[in-house]
Amino acid sequence: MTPEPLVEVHEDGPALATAVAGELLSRLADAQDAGGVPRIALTGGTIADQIHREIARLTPGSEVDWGRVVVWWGDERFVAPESPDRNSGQARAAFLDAVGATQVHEMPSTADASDVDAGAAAYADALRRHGSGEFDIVMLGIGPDGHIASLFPGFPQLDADAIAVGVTGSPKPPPERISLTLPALNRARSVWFLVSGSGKARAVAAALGGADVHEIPAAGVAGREETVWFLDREAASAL
Ligand SMILES: O=C(O)[C@H](O)[C@@H](O)[C@H](O)[C@H](O)COP(=O)(O)O
Repeated sequence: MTPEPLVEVHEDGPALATAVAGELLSRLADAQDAGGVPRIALTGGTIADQIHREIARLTPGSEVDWGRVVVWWGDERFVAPESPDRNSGQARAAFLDAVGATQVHEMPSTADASDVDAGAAAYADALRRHGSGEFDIVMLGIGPDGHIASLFPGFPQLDADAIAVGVTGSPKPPPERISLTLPALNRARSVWFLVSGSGKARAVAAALGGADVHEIPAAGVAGREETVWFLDREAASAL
C-alpha cells in the first residue's frame, strides 16, 4: 500500500521552482552522504525548465556531486537529436552541462533508432542493464488533460506492462514520443508532481480525487515510499 500523497502549495511558479530545486538538492546530498548514487528521472515542460534553471543556480551552494547522480527521463520527444523539442537538450542547456552531470541516459532520438518502438525497446534495455528500474525520485509534469510523461488519456500505452513504450499521435506536439510506463514509473521510491498554473487545477483535483487512470493518467502514479504534489496556488485552486 503506497502512502497517502503529500500536497505542498507555493505562492507561484518561481517559488515552486526554487522549493523543488532546493528539496531535490537536499535529497541528493543526503543520499550521497549515505554512500549512495541516486537515480532520478526528469520530465519535460515549462515548470520543469524553471526548476532545472534553479537547480543550476542553487547547486554551487550545495554538497551535491552531479558526477554521482544517474539521470534518466520519464519521457522524450522522438525527434532529431538537435531539435529544440528534445527534453534532454533543454535539460542540458538549463542545468546538466553547467553542474557537470556525467551519468546521463538520454532517450533515443530519430538518429539513434529506426522508429519510436525500437527507441523505447532500446531505452528499456539500457534501464535493465543499469539496474535502474528503481528510481529514487521521478519528477513528472502534468497536462491539462491529466497526462504525465507521454501517457495520454485513452491511449493503449496506459495498460502496457513493458518498461518503456513508443507513442504516436500524441495530442501534445510533437506527435512521436517515448515514455516510461505506469509500472516503470510506479517502481520509483518517490514520485514528485510538479504543477504550476490554473490550467492544471482540474486535472490535479481529479487525480487527487481518485479519477480513473484512463481518464486522468496522473491518478495512476504513486511512489512506493512517497508521492508529493508540488503545486503553486493556481494549480491547487480546485482542491
Ligand atoms: O515531454 C513532455 O511534454 C512532458 O514530459 C510532459 O509530460 C509535460 O511534463 C507536461 O505536458 C507539462 O508540460 P508544461 O509544464 O509545459 O505544461
